[in-house]
Amino acid sequence: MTDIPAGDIARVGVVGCGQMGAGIAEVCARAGLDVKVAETTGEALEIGRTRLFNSLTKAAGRGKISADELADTQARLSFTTDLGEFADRDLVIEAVVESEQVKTEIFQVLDQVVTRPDAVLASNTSSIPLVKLAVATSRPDQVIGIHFFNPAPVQQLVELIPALTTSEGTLARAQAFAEKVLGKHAIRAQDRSGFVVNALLIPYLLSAIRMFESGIASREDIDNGMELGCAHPMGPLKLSDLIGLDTVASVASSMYEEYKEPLYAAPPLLQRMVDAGRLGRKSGSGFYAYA
Ligand SMILES: CC(=O)CC(=O)SCCNC(=O)CCNC(=O)[C@H](O)C(C)(C)COP(=O)(O)OP(=O)(O)OC[C@H]1O[C@@H](n2cnc3c(N)ncnc32)[C@H](O)[C@@H]1OP(=O)(O)O
Ligand SMILES: NC(=O)C1=CN([C@@H]2O[C@H](COP(=O)(O)OP(=O)(O)OC[C@H]3O[C@@H](n4cnc5c(N)ncnc54)[C@H](OP(=O)(O)O)[C@@H]3O)[C@@H](O)[C@H]2O)C=CC1
Repeated sequence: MTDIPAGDIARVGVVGCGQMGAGIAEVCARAGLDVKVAETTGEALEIGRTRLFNSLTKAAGRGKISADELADTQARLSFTTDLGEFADRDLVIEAVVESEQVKTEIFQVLDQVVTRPDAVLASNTSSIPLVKLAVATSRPDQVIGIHFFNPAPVQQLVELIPALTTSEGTLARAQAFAEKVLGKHAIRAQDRSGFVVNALLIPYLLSAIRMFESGIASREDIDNGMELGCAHPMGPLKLSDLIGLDTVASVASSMYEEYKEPLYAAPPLLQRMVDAGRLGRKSGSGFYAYA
């Protein structure tokens, strides 16, 4: 693959400032990039900005960045509710809710507003086929999956997912961005729902939920089993709560739609918890309660 200098991406836009959007914006700003973050409403923007700035302040408190770096990083971040302000972005990373319809609409808007002819339009989707987002734009060769892991400032991995339409040049620029600019480890996957990591992880999380639902073991014993028996940093029910049960359910649904394999079918308990608003850490309760 051609070695394209990473320096050609200086201005980044992030759509959505939930847990992943905020984390991705933090990683990009800490890497020295000019980052603009968009949310749908002023209220959501304020919540997202607070989440991001709290994380940066925590990083400074733990000595990961100096006081000067904290101030510089904050100064590189700007916030808007108007995607029209993304006109000059070299790269936009979409990180909104895991819904094909919502993401498609956002890609259609980005296609209209981003004026740089060589801009890369990326999605952080966990499971939605990239080609569907690519063909919603007039530049399907410039659309790619750049998939970060939660928490984005901590996890080293990024998956790169070119759609059938994505050009080699776009893939090369995304790879240079992930590795050289952000210092992440990039792996590549074909555009199949779940890519590499979620194709392996989601059936495991769903199995744990089925095991809990069937009463084979308590939630603590399931989680302790994998933490203490296999040295996982978190057991599967805690991890599902971290990801967000709505996201786990949506990812499972995309994967089931793609493969029609029972191992991707969401257990009834998962959907009931989502319907009840028990989404995990972000809503204050899931398999566990959070203060
Ligand atoms: C669904 C998808 O599409 C794909 C996915 O992302 S799947 C989910 C992938 N993620 C995982 O599997 C997470 C597994 N869990 C872990 O890695 C760890 O439990 C964890 C990093 C979340 C927390 O680690 P921990 O040791 O229990 O807690 P803690 O001591 O507070 O944190 C460890 C470090 O991470 C940092 N950290 C934790 N959460 C953080 C966050 N949200 N943002 C930034 N930094 C964070 C802490 O500051 C700490 O850093 P130092 O050691 O340098 O001080
Ligand atoms: N959670 C995880 O562990 C990981 C998630 N991902 C992927 O990242 C993406 C975001 O997930 P995550 O950050 O966890 O989710 P969150 O629920 O934390 O955030 C979702 C974001 O989407 C926005 N949003 C919701 N509905 C709409 C809409 N109709 N139009 C525009 N924006 C909307 C929300 O804004 P508002 O607050 O205004 O509703 C919020 O900013 C998903 O595609 C997910 O699959 C990828 C890797 C890991």
